[in-house]
Amino acid sequence: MSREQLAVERARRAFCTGRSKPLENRIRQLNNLRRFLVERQAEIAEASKKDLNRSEVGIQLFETLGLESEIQLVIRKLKQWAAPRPVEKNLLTLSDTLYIQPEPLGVVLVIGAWNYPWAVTMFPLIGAIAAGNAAVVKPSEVCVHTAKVMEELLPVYLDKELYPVVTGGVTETQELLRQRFDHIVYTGNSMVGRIVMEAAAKHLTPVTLELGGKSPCYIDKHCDIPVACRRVTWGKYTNCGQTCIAPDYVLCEPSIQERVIEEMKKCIQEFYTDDPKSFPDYGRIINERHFKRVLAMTEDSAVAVGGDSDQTDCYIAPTILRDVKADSKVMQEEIFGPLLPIVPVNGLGEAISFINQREKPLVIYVFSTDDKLIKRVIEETSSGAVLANDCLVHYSVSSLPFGGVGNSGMGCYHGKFSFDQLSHLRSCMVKPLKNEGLNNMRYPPHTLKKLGWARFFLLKAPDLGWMGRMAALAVLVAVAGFLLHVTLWCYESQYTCEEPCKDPGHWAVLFPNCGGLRQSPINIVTSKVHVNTALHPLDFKGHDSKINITVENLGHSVQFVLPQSVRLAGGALPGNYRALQFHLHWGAAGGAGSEHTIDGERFPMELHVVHIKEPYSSLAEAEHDMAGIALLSFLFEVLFGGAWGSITVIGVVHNIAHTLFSALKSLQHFLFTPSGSSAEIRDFKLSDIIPPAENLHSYYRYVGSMTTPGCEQAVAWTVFHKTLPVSSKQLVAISQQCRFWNGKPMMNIFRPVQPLDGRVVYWSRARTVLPNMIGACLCVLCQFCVSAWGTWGDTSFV
Ligand SMILES: NC(=O)c1ccc[n+]([C@@H]2O[C@H](COP(=O)([O-])OP(=O)(O)OC[C@H]3O[C@@H](n4cnc5c(N)ncnc54)[C@H](O)[C@@H]3O)[C@@H](O)[C@H]2O)c1
Ligand SMILES: CCCCCCCCCC=O
Repeated sequence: MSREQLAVERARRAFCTGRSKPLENRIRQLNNLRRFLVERQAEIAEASKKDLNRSEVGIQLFETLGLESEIQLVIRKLKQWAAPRPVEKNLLTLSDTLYIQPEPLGVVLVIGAWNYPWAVTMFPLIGAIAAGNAAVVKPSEVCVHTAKVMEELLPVYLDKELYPVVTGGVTETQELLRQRFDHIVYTGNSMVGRIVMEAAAKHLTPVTLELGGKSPCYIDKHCDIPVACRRVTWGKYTNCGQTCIAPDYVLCEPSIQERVIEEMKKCIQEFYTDDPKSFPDYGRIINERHFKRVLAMTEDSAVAVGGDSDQTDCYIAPTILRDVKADSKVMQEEIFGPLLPIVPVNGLGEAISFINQREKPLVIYVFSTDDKLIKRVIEETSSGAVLANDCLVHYSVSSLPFGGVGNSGMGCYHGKFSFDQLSHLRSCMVKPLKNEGLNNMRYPPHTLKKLGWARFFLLKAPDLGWMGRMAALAVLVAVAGFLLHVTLWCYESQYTCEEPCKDPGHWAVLFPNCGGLRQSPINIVTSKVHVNTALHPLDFKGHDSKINITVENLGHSVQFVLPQSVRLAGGALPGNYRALQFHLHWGAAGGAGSEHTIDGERFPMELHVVHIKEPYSSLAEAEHDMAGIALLSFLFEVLFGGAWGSITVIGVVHNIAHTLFSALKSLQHFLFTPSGSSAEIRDFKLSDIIPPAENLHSYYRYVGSMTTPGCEQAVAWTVFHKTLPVSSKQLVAISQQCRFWNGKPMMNIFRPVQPLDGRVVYWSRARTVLPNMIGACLCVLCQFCVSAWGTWGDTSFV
């Protein structure tokens, strides 16, 4: 087994232990890498001096500082990046859980180039560690001393099995490329890029190729030419022009060429003195082969500045070439050396077509004070990046993806882009097993009607612009509600042959809970109730406060949405509850319409106040707790001649808000109809319709379910003995004024009573106080559990 094979196998085995995955482990390794960069600065600098003639300050400025800052950023953001990412839902996925879960890919191979040996290997390594991968690092053999520091010292700081360094040249790299990786990040020239991609294809391994090419720089005549030239000079001659994103050549109008040359000449003197050769911050060509290659490029062009060279020292002076032709040698390949050709063009149009006739560059530079001109360059060209009015610095912006396009590379990295590039962004969709009816449109037989619905769901919503989507959201939610709850389930009174739907006898087909053994409503047989002295009066909170409530017509019922401030406790309920909404059930034309019946008697109307246990924030959450929902039920009785205003009942004055009634009037239509779909009642007090708790000590308690689909069996029911008054006139009006989703009068909106199935109904009549509240809860709930749930001790279930 070769050394390379061994390193990869070890890394794979280490990855399979799972130790690269915990976030704290990733952060520990990243901190160690940061420590390495700081503590081993001397060794890093010494190697860079030997390999690249770079000063200690230079190596920090251009490489290690950026790495430290990248590590800092990753450590700060990792938890956020690695967390599940919720995604947008549409009407079809409203009730699903949708998110993206980034997961590690496996073992990553990082192949580095020599010109910025630390940056091009460590940036991808940071990304690989952050994403939870193992990584094999292969530094460039050209920087022999740097590669040695990496090989010897990195294992002192990092997990050496997860992140081995493999040194060597072409042979070793090719042996590595024969191994199976889960991602390869290669930095170097395009020719080798093709070799890497070919090798990766054998294992279907994805690649990130960070290549090079000729990055053009357009200098507009309407710009601050001295500043532009200063920045271009810095970008070009840094690292002796051996920078992947160095401005390769300048395009400008002939009228400013001489000025540009003069300004750049001044900058060269300012940066590197009259004698760059002996100036410590001016670099050398990496080797003799490249020295000869670069020098040969000057042969058929006119030297305007510089031009000196010394083969023994691989020195080529900062050089500017004037009036360079498109077919000259220097314009045939990436220069990667200190030559700056100036190619005269007649304006921006010509510059753009010059750029577009060539391979897509890693970056396009443009210098101008004209924003429109800059925008035109961005719009009419393509490149890995565009940087206006500066050079190189976009590399250090971690919020921008760094990478090429076409011949300059594929994929990108830096900051979160590295994390994403080296993660698998896994789609996660968790659907509930309920709401099966919504799927009907995709099941055979395939009918035109089903196609119509599919068309609506898939095509109509995406047609809307952002604003339109927001404005239509309420309508869309209602449509979803309509499809989920109306077309799929309905009351008997809604069923027609034209609009078939599942009536209460068939709810269980779509909503299995509805066929469960603890369903509501029930008939309460008063002679069979068990008196339970632990059932103390409830404790209402916020019932006296003025609140604003929204009334909504949901198409099969009308609901009044309550604010969080309305709360409920006591009454032997196992916790504190907050109100969600209240709604009414009624009959037809003043006839009977309550859901619960007492000794077989159906009442004209029933009010349900729905509460969920704290800290749940929705019914969906609460339904998994066996007592997650508390429902208060008030039965109505017709008081002949009484107005729905102030009525005296058993000594208590109830101001049964006529505002409630007016709201219902204004709410004739289902939400789907834009007008009249919802209304607000301001300054409403629940105590206007519900008597104070101390007058409600007589009630029935049993465990049951919601009375509409999905019939969640998580309800502690409290059915009050005391009735509320309603006038017969109002009863008639209410069923005529509120409309089902299909426009028909909303009547008989109650579910038939359900079998008791062995459950016990308790009555609070006798009020002997138990020693404490816990005792009370235990007493009542234990009886519930023994008789019905059999799961005492659970706090939630699925
Ligand atoms: N886009 C970027 O981020 C970026 C950064 C730095 C350099 N570059 C580009 O890289 C180029 C300079 O680098 P280079 O290519 O001279 O670096 P290089 O010679 O160091 O080669 C890069 C890597 O490829 C390996 N390699 C070389 N020949 C190989 C072969 N035949 N088979 C397999 N592996 C092989 C080397 O071992 C090395 O690790 C320039 O074009 C420059 O623009 C791009
Ligand atoms: C502050 C500017 C930093 C520039 C570093 C450039 C590194 C480029 C890597 C490719 O060669």
